[in-house]
Amino acid sequence: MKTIGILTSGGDSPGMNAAVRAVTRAAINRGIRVMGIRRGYSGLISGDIFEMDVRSVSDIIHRGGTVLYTARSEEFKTEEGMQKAIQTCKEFGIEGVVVIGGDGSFRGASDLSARGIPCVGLPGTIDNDVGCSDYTIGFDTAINTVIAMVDRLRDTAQSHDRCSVVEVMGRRAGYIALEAGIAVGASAILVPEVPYDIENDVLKRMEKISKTGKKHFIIIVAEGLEITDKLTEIIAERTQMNTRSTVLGHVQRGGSPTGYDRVMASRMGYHAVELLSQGIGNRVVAFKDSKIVDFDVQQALSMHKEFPVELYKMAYEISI
Ligand SMILES: Nc1ncnc2c1ncn2[C@@H]1O[C@H](COP(=O)(O)OP(=O)(O)OP(=O)(O)O)[C@@H](O)[C@H]1O
Ligand SMILES: O=P(O)(O)OC[C@H]1O[C@](O)(CO)[C@@H](O)[C@@H]1O
Ligand SMILES: [Mg+2]
Repeated sequence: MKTIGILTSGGDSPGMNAAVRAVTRAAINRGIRVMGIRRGYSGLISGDIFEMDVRSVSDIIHRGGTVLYTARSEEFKTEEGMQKAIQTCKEFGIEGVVVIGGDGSFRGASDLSARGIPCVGLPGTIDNDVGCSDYTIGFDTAINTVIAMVDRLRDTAQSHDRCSVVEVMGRRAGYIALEAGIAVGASAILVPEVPYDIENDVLKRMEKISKTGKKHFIIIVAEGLEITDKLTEIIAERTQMNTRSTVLGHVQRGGSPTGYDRVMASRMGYHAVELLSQGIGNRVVAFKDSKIVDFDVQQALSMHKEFPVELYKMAYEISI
């Protein structure tokens, strides 16, 4: 392979830049030209593409967001859009593409691979909701951002004897809620993957914990449940506690990536180039059982990861 393209697609995540850097440098080291594609599949359709060199990716390893910009492209999902993208690849001599994004982006990568442009996907999303991988680039930074924000909320909740209900991102998944919830010692964590009962898992629990002298509470709710406002009302009404809710929102997507995200993004980016340089495409790079591996895209998309219910139970036992 003489020329590859690289793009970031879907929601940005901290560490995407570290992956872009690793892909660019590993490819150039192997004598492969690298084309940066701006704004995901939209840039592949419109030809918003530039050649990268080793210095194009200087000073980005520590930056959040993505220097390649990102987008969601409806046009790319149509056959016409796909054909335009293939035409662009031909014009720029792009023989393979590294796609950094989530499951939606991998579906696009699979479609492109099936039409003769081998693609390798890297899991880049704060949600950690990619079935084939135990970890996704940006998840670690997002958890640490949530922890930093909730630590601040705890200061004020504690000072006022309040209950703080905090909604975190994750789309339909509860990984951010679970891990951040454990790390901040939340009194209750509500996620889409585990059935819950507000009466027992929140209200009675708060009542019981109050009896041991606790006067402030942190409750973490995954956005996918869409219950934050209602839950806040119920807690306020039933416990008579001064209760406030905070939706953390897009702050969770930004910020300088943690060391873990930088190292993992570098390893995954390097692995993607090892595959493409051998002409291997239609793969998704993953972190499984502490190893960097890769899967066929269709297999990757059909894989389901078990939610760590044992961690959830542990959190309930120790946050009392
Ligand atoms: N079924 C599909 N076929 C072809 N392309 C697709 C398909 N699904 C998604 N894509 C492309 O991938 C882009 C990104 O997908 P999506 O918005 O689902 O985000 P994602 O990659 O899953 O990331 P995140 O969920 O973290 O935001 C879409 O805008 C579209 O261009
Ligand atoms: O940036 P947007 O389009 O508001 O999307 C928000 C969604 O993207 C994510 O931040 C990443 O997939 C989700 O956690 C969230 O639900
Ligand atoms: Mg997705």
